[in-house]
Amino acid sequence: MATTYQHSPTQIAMIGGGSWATAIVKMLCENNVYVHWWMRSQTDIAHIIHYRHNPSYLSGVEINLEKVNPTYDLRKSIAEAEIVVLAVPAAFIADVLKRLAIDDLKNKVVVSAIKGMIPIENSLITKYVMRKFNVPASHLLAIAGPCHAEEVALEKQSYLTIGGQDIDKAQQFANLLKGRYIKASVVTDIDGVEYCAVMKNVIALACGIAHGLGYGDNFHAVLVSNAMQEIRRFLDVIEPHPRDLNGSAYLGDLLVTTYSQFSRNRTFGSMIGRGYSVKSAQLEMKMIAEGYYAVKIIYEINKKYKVNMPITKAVYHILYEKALPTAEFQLLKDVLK
Ligand SMILES: NC(=O)C1=CN([C@@H]2O[C@H](COP(=O)(O)OP(=O)(O)OC[C@H]3O[C@@H](n4cnc5c(N)ncnc54)[C@H](OP(=O)(O)O)[C@@H]3O)[C@@H](O)[C@H]2O)C=CC1
Ligand SMILES: O=C(CO)COP(=O)(O)O
Repeated sequence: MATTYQHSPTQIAMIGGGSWATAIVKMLCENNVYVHWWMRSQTDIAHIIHYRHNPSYLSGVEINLEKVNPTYDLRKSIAEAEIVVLAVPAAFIADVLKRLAIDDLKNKVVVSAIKGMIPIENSLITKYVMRKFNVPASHLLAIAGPCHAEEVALEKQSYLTIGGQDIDKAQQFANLLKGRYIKASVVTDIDGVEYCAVMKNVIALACGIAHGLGYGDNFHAVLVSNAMQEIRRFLDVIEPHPRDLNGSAYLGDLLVTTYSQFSRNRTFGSMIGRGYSVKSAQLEMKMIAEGYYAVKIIYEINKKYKVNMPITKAVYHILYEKALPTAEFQLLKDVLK
């Protein structure tokens, strides 16, 4: 039976056609929204319109075409929307946004679903949008929390956290995601949740490398607990804010990404630990492991702050300086407690 709503649907532009975009479209469509869904692949758009499934990502999810308009017209999708959700991997989002004029994002609420940073500029996504498009802080939100797209597709109970300085706007967006198997809460610490989401990907790479090298669960647990301290040290210097790092948007996301079979970053790291080159791991994976780009950015930012970050340093050396994983983990073993 079709659901009827008292109010007209919230118009949303979803920018990106990957797994996370597909999962968010699914969550949104279970509420009173209409999604203008931009993706770069015209073949995928045609497939969705014909078969109601994204052929490339989470192809089991049925797309409700009464509530979704798949489109290749980026500016039109945004023009029709009140809220714009960015879900293109960080390394490519600047290229997509380049096609927009400053006015295209005027008065829009912009939500980053991206767990990565803009390379070269070494910038958080929302900070980048603020700088390039003059979007005020009150109109910027970030989606955080331990939530793999694959489990959303399977409708497994999941939790999201929406970060935003304007807590009312964060709450309104959280309400659009909530549903039978989705709970969503809000925090004002938008920069903290964005940084933490970036850093946990680097740690998941480290855990994957350790797994690939043959280290076991005992080592993994020590690596993750040391990682939490590494994240805390970095955030306390770069983005001080009263925050509870034990919350699910911080520790929870670190745990799921380092342990889950679905984690791209852990999988990528595991291939590196097993001896794949970066190039061959990327080819094999097909999906994007944000931690690969993020580790370089965090490493570069930290040249200024000089926070003690042995895990990040080890991953950087392995991925960018061709250091041997065995040798780097030999050194790391001695500094972990
Ligand atoms: N997957 C998840 O469970 C979660 C992901 N995220 C975050 O969501 C963001 C998107 O990741 P996710 O959806 O998983 O990615 P996927 O690996 O599932 O999909 C990659 C997407 O990026 C596009 N893409 C690849 N190369 C380029 C390029 N050069 N220019 C423009 N677009 C490109 C792909 O398009 P095409 O198919 O045409 O190649 C595809 O739409 C990431 O920041 C990730 O960390 C956050 C939480 C959960
Ligand atoms: O952020 C995620 C889950 O919360 C997804 O992590 P991966 O990109 O490693 O799969």
